Amino acid sequence: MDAVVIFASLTGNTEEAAEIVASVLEQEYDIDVEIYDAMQADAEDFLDFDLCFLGSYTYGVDGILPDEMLDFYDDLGGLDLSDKVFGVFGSGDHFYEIFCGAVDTFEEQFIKTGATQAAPSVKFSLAPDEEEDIKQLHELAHSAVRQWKEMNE
Ligand SMILES: Cc1cc2nc3c(=O)[nH]c(=O)nc-3n(C[C@H](O)[C@H](O)[C@H](O)COP(=O)(O)O)c2cc1C
Repeated sequence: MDAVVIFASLTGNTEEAAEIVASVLEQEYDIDVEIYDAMQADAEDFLDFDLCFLGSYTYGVDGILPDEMLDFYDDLGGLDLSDKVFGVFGSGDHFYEIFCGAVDTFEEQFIKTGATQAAPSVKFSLAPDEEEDIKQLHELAHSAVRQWKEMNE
């Protein structure tokens, strides 16, 4: 089993969460994990891995996707990831009307690919430093491994 964690992060909060997810997979399951910045990655990269994680912050007047993620989002929708497990997470800020809209938007797009959702998507405010944030990110990683094993045993 292998995994990729692709993240979009402007100020480092979502990147921190990407590292938490990756470290659980590496340390607790000895899984090979690649971590890519979305600016240097393509949605097609998901085709090469069993477990596909995407982290994105939310930005902009409509509270949805950061501009630099629009092409990535479109490309993701055209993929068949039916033999994969996915998990989505991202940082936002309760100050804004739509909290972590990018997380919901990417979750919907992943569902269209036919991939199996590991666990509910994880939204957190600013840095993932609350106990609950860390717990949910760990659970996302654990559930992805469980789901993949169930699908492949
Ligand atoms: C101009 C601007 C617009 C933002 N819009 C939203 C928003 O609509 N919804 C939300 O939850 N967070 C919004 N945020 C907050 C960011 O998502 C938040 O700061 C997040 O922690 C950034 O994550 P990063 O450190 O991974 O880049 C906005 C931030 C800025 C500066």
